[in-house]
Amino acid sequence: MPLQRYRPLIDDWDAFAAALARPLPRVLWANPLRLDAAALAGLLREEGLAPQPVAWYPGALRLPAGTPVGGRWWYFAGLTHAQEEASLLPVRLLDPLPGERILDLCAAPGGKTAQIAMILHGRGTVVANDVILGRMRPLRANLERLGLLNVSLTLRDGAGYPNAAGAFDRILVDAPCSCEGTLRRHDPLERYGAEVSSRYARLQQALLRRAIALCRPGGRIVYSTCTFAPEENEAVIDAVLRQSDGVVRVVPQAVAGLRTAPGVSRWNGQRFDPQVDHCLRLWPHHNDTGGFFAAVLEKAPDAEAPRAAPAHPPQLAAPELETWLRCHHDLPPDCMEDWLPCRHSSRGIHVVQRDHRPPARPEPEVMGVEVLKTATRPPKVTTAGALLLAPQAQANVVDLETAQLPAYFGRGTFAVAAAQAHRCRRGFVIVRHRGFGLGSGWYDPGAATLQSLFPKRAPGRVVP
Ligand SMILES: C[S@@+](CC[C@H](N)C(=O)[O-])C[C@H]1O[C@@H](n2cnc3c(N)ncnc32)[C@H](O)[C@@H]1O
Repeated sequence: MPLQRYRPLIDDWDAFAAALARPLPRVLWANPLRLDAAALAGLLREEGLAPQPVAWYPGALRLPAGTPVGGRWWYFAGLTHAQEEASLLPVRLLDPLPGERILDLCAAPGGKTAQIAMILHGRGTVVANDVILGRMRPLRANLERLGLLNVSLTLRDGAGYPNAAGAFDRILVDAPCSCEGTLRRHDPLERYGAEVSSRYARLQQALLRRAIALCRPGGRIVYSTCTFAPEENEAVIDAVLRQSDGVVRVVPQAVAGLRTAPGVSRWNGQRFDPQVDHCLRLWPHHNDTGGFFAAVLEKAPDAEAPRAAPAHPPQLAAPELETWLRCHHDLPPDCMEDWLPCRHSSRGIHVVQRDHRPPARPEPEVMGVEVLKTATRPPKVTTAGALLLAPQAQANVVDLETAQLPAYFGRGTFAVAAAQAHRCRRGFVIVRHRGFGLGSGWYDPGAATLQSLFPKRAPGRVVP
């Protein structure tokens, strides 16, 4: 077993091996833009689940291993996001604050981006970058489902991320790694081992060096991996400390309610900089989680500042938004006042939060969330738009009963009672359940039916 090489690092090998053999508990966090953790816990209990609070992470709830969450209505409605407990740590350490400019350098599929954007309550500027286009789709789908309008996506090699992007207050480098810490979720071990780890280490160092260069003086960088290999963890921190000539230091951290172990100080005859003691390791048997490594670096306040970047002016006139969304769904006048239409493609209109300041370069691939499809006549509110607007819509909106959810998520056409359809004309409607948006549909008052327009490719789409 390739992990045997870590025996000297582990306090209780049998407990470690036993933890790896057990399935992993599920963890959900409540999306505060839609509800709080107590309300989410209530919904879960109604379904016979037994959520327990995660002591060290406010708003997170733990469920027994194997609990399915993907196909539940509350998941589609963006009330929650599922994230492995250990992987909550890096953003907890990043500690993003309102008004700061945050870069997530290796962001896809976006669990931590969503966590950052949600901690900022959907305001301000989060730039989420990844190098693989295909991994952008789940990242985007998560942001749309959760209604996060403070994120722009860029597609760049993080090791060459342009200076033109300007200085960031906090940067997360959740680096590509050999993923040994995710063994409780995934099986194969073939790609693990010292040689594989050494190959990752070169890229990891380059990503971390770039992050340090892009961080403002006095700013914070969190480097994290989900692997045990010291080559990808302490050795990367050690190398970067040596190269950075005092520009960064490792800041000690403690997280109340979470058992962490210090960084490894020697490995394979190499003795690391004493600051690596301040790194945090999560061993699976200590908290019944996956494995993780995180280091918090602070850039010296007197370090050279990166060039400031002009903010990208995303503003755009989009009268369709006003006339179609407000009139068609009879929305209150202030309901879109924090939104800025920022991109009008051939297909639709995107909105961002009014205070969002994405970089001019690299030009974002995606800004905010697409809310209105304008290629159809009449225009149609997107699923993400329906999720955002549903609580306030007073016209052309249909409230579903629990018994109708399987037909809706199964993309069927089904009968709806007159009392469920609020001021509905024939055509596109927003679909809700218990006041939360699920998506859109096509209402036919003559036949008293609703045709589901729930997306074929919604993440985790299964009939509840
Ligand atoms: C550990 S995953 C990130 C997980 C993500 N932070 C999350 O919470 O969902 C590492 C990511 O780094 C990306 N990556 C690999 N090489 C990269 C590079 N040179 N620049 C930027 N991203 C890179 C991968 O595509 C992958 O999505």
